[in-house]
Amino acid sequence: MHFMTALADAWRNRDSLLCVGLDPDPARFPKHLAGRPDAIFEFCREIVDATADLVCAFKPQIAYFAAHRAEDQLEALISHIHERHPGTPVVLDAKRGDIGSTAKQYAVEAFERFGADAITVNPFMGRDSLEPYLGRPDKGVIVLCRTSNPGGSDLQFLDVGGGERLFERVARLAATEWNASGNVGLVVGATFPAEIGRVRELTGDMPLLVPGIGAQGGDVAATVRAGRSAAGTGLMINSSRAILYAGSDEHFAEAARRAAETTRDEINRYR
Ligand SMILES: O=C(O)c1cc(=O)[nH]c(=O)n1[C@@H]1O[C@H](COP(=O)(O)O)[C@@H](O)[C@H]1O
Repeated sequence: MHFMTALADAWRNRDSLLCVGLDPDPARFPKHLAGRPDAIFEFCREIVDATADLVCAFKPQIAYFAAHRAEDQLEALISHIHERHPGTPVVLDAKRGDIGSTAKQYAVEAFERFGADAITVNPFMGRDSLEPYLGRPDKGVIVLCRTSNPGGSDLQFLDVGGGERLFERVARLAATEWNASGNVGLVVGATFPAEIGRVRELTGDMPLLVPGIGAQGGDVAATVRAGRSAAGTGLMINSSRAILYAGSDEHFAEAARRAAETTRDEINRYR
């Protein structure tokens, strides 16, 4: 199914704008998983099974798997999500950006090897570096625009001419030239609600992936008010650590569910 269709269905059917980020850190796993060769898969599988009905998407971060030589566990996890929780889009957070020929390989990795429905990409190298992803109309291409980290302003706030800031240029290109297949979304951090509002103004109903609530302290109310689309959707609001590590014992998945439910409800209050 087309990523954008799956996402719209998930927003409606689950009544949720929450995206649970899968950033598995073995140092923070409950003790009973220690030493298991499949600990990363098992940890994430329990989180996924406990929260799937509460989310509009899952976002595994590839570094947390690759750092532990666990790409096979990432593959198994995404297969598990598709088999057991069909209709739940998976955004592979890889923030790729390279020349076209290399980007082609990254696209095969994300969409064929891992079976992701969407990928995060870095637009710094320009249009041709995005083509291999943009040319897959069934897949979502989620472009970094105004990131949640403090250093995001170093470049993203530069005036690129006529008072237009770099993140605004990215938003404008993403909503026009780059979006011929209607498969583009943008990343805008919850730590910058004013810029979420600006990006919403520039992009109509385009889906925005918004990380930065929870562990990074972003304001949920301000995020939703600034970023919701006319239909009261348009957002994948990501929380990773605040949900994954809500509990630290063998009941961690139940604790994660409670945290996800509370977060989903808080988001829904402001839609
Ligand atoms: O693309 C992202 O997902 C992303 C963009 C951004 O601007 N800021 C950001 O934190 N992220 C990712 O979102 C997740 C945030 O995790 P928590 O701070 O634990 O909720 C991490 O996987 C980050 O890599």
